[in-house]
Formats: sequence, C-alpha cells, structure tokens
Amino acid sequence: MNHVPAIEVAQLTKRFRGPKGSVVDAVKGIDLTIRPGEIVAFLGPNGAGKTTTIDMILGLTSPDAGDVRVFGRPAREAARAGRVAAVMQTGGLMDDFTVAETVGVVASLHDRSADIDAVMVRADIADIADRKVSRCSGGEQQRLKFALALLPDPDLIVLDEPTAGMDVESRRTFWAAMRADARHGRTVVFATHYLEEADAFADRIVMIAGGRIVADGSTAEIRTRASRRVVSAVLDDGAIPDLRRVFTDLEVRERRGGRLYLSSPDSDCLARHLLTSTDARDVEIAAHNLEDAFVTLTATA
Ligand SMILES: Nc1ncnc2c1ncn2[C@@H]1O[C@H](COP(=O)(O)OP(=O)(O)OP(=O)(O)O)[C@@H](O)[C@H]1O
Repeated sequence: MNHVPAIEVAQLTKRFRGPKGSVVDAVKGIDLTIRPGEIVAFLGPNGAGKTTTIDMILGLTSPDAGDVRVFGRPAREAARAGRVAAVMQTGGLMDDFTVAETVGVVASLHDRSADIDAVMVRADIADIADRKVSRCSGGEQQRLKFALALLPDPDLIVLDEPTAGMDVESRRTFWAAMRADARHGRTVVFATHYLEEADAFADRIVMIAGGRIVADGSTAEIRTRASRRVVSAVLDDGAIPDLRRVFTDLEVRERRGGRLYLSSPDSDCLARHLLTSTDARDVEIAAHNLEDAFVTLTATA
C-alpha cells in the first residue's frame, strides 16, 4: 500500500473567470507527487495558487484540466473515506460551545473516531477544554481545528495557512503540537507565507509562484539551487588569477574585513581547493537563508 503516493497531481490546471470576462490562470499545469509520511510546505506569495491547489487536492474545487489522486483515488472519494482532513483558514467553529463540547460533537459525527482525550492532548488543547470557543485566541482556535482534523485519524492532513494572524508564541505552540503529531507517520501538507515555518517544519518545500512550481526539494536543496553558497577565506588577491584558471565560473563577490568572498557552483570543491592548494586560512562556507532563495526563485518565475 505504501507504494501508492499520498498525493499525485498531473498537469493540474484551474482558471477563474472574473465579472467582466477577465480570466485568472490560478494554477497552470502543476505536476506533483507526495509520498506517504512526507511533510511538505507549499510556500509562495499572495495569489500564487496555493489555496486553489489545496482546494483541488481536497476535492472542494474541480480542476479545468489535469488529474488529482489521493491515496490512488479521486480526491472526493478519498475525503469521503475519511483518509483526508483539513485545517482551513476561516470558519467552522461554533462560538457558544466549549472546546471539549466541540470535539465531542464532531467526534460523534464520524463513523470511526480517534480517542478524544488523546487527540486533545496531541493538539495541545487539554488545558483549555472548558473554555468557550468565543473566548479562545486565534491560536487556540486553530489548535482546536487541528484537533477536529485529527478525529477521523486521517492519513493525510492538509493545512491552509494554519498560523495566519497568530503571534509568534501561538505559532510556536501550534507547530510544536503539529510536529509531535507528525512523528506518527501522517502525511502533512501545509501552505504558508512564512519562510521560517517551511524551513523549520517541512522535510520538503514546494515553491509556488504564478500558478507554477518554481522549485521543489528539501530545504537545503532549495537554498542551494536558488543561490550559490558563498565561500570566504583569509586570502590575498594575488591568488585570484590562479583560482579563475581552475574555476571558470568563479565569482569574486567582495573583500571585507580581511576576507575574500567567493562563489562557484560547487562550493565544496572550491573550499577543498582553497584549503589544499592555496594559502587560504579560516575557510568558511555560508548557506544563503531561505528568504534569499525565495526572492531569487520567485523573481525568475
Ligand atoms: N473564486 C475565485 N474567483 C476568481 N479568482 C480567484 C478565485 N480564487 C482564487 N482566485 C485567484 O486565483 C489566484 C490564485 O489564488 P490562490 O488563493 O490560490 O493563491 P494563494 O497562493 O493561496 O494566495 P494567498 O497566499 O493570498 O492565500 C489569485 O490571483 C486569486 O485572486
């Protein structure tokens, strides 16, 4: 069963028509395979097409072209079978219920429900069980929605910007609960604007811009692909001509504080050469942060 992808999307396309005949190509032929147990971030700016893609994966919107399979089945069928659950940005909670009542009512709607107490602990809402929903903060409400999503014990959980509008502390608590739960082998897909969330939580980042995937890989791969790493060392300018002969793509970026900053497509090879074949001292390799990668990749999309 594990050979069947959790999500398989082929040439997924969605066009919206505006009021005056205008058209928006929200998703322009996305291909994507997500394996069971992966934690994947959809990272992209506003209007990139993340929500539209998620809606099609959940079977809430039909694609204009292309195909979505969730655990080998059409999206809606997988959702009906209780294999998929979602935490969406807005709506869905009743103000006058307490947290525990909400969980109880929703659990009773499922044919098969996970242990309620265990779910409340996993979503980190056991301490606020008696609080009215209307008195819960945005972060607490999102954790409650996360608990509701855990109730059918789904194999895939999809979260659309689950921490939008939360402060730093609430975000941290939310992700701590998510991370603890993800260790149980569930597949998790989430959309975010926050680079640090994708970086800290996902195994894999799918960057979406302008309705297309502009990069797909592990966080480290994305960084490397987006921008070369910078190798710096204490080294005289006199060494540069020789380095240029060995590394035809060498870029001399700057000299600062006695250090020379260089880059080349293979930074490991450059660093090795500096250490073994030149007088360079204090060699360092610095990865660009994800913010740099994001700007570079979406600018060229
Ligand atoms: N129902 C709709 N009718 C018309 N246009 C739509 C509709 N839904 C989305 N769009 C447009 O499709 C594009 C993609 O929107 P989408 O919500 O998928 O992006 P997103 O990456 O989720 O953005 P955000 O991060 O702001 O939520 C946008 O230009 C948006 O305005």
